[in-house]
Amino acid sequence: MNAVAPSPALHLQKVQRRYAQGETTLEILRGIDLTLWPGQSVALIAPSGAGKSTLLHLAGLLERPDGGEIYVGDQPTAHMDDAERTALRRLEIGFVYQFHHLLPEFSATENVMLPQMIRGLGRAEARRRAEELLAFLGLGQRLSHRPGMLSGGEQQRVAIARAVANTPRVLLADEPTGNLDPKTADHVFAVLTEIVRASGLAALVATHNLELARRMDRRVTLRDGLLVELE
Ligand SMILES: Nc1ncnc2c1ncn2[C@@H]1O[C@H](COP(=O)(O)OP(=O)(O)OP(=O)(O)O)[C@@H](O)[C@H]1O
Repeated sequence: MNAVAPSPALHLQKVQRRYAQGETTLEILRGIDLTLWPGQSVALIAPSGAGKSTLLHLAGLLERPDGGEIYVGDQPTAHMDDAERTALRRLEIGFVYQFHHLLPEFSATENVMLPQMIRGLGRAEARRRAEELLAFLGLGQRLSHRPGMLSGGEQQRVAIARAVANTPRVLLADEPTGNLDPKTADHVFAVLTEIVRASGLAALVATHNLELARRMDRRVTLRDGLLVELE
């Protein structure tokens, strides 16, 4: 009997993005090919303005490409309308940003419960899962703290818990440790890679931190609008 080949978690095929600027057109992405496999962490390292955020927005179905196709799991997305893209994003994609964007009036646990309840999970089950996840991330003693009562590193760990609360297939992170001191960045990063391995999701992380990038499974860059694998 043949084993079924696993699907990539995310597959970008010849993805293009351009922006009109006055008379001219800025060709930011000229045909990106990228495959992320489940359980794999990939660092995206490129100079400012190269198109890292653009690539993450496209991969997260927040923007539409001007050409090419984006598969989430084995689902092509180019033909989808906005409602279908939103539904797929909620189910399959988690985001972590440089600034945590947690809701200040809610506790750590509630911040992690919310996306699960939006998805339709009951309150008790959402709470149970949020507490379990926060404990896994070393925040078992901080469950009822509001973001303002947490350190920067703790806030970012809550943001990671929120991003993975719905067990997405793909985690997209834009400079997740860019706002943290080196030691805290190191810790948050370790937690991030641990959860990628433990949960089998695939992570694409834009970072300027080469030391942290070296600890990920792969490193890629953007060169002249194309994606290039680094050693
Ligand atoms: N909506 C837009 N309209 C016009 N140009 C845009 C738009 N969004 C991005 N750009 C341009 O596209 C290029 C890539 O932007 P992007 O934000 O993806 O870069 P980046 O690699 O994430 O940079 P940084 O590391 O500084 O965040 C930049 O030159 C930017 O000015």
